[in-house]
Amino acid sequence: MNEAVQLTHISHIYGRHRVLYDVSIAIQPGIIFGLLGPSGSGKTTLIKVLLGILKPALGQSIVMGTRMPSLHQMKHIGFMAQSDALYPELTAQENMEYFASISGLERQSVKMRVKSCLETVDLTSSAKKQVSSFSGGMKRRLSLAAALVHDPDILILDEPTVGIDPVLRETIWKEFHRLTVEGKTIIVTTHVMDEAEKCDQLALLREGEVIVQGTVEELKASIKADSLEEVFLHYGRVTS
Ligand SMILES: Nc1ncnc2c1ncn2[C@@H]1O[C@H](COP(=O)(O)OP(=O)(O)OP(=O)(O)O)[C@@H](O)[C@H]1O
Repeated sequence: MNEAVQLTHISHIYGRHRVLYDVSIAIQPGIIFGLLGPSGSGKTTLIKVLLGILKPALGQSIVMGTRMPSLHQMKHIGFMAQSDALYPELTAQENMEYFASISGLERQSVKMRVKSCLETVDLTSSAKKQVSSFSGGMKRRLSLAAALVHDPDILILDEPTVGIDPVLRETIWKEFHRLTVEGKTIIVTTHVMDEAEKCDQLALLREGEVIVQGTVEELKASIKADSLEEVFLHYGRVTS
């Protein structure tokens, strides 16, 4: 078994509300895996279980052979949550240096990694500005740079490009593809169809269940659809 991530029979409830039901997903290394699903379908909850932040009622999450939660394994994971966890009183550069230091990155690599990740998200010219003066999109980009700074093997991104303009979004996706060529694994949640199209593999969640998994082409072929949007609408409607 050399999956980057293996989620096995995950179920979870909040109070009486069933949020995840018997979710099993295996993610191979070196691909972009998309978790697609309408709002409230359980994507963020599944990410939290994957990371070991949330203990599921049933099932387990194994990341690179280690059962989560594992502090050691977290060093090899970059995580960008839906809400930005930045220090507004610090500059972008200071935020990056802080995240680099807590991620265990070697001191001599910090400067180079901070510079390169700020370049990736087009924030070099704002590196010395206080984050409190940033727009929503700039904060999102900085959060992405912070998730990348320690050069993680697995990158988990919860709606990474919300609030980011189409041109920069394209650049960021190119960077994701470059990272997979290096052997990194990227897991993104999205409900943006043109982003889902760029994923190597997808799982479609609805009301906490995986409805269908496969490549974009496999998903389209499953219902003879021309577009992923049709697939999304079809499976969103179907009740089993
Ligand atoms: N801490 C919590 N306590 C109770 N219910 C919760 C909690 N967190 C999430 N939920 C509920 O669990 C369900 C799944 O939420 P989750 O955030 O995982 O969905 P999502 O697919 O990520 O949605 P979105 O695309 O809007 O971010 C929702 O009905 C949500 O209201």
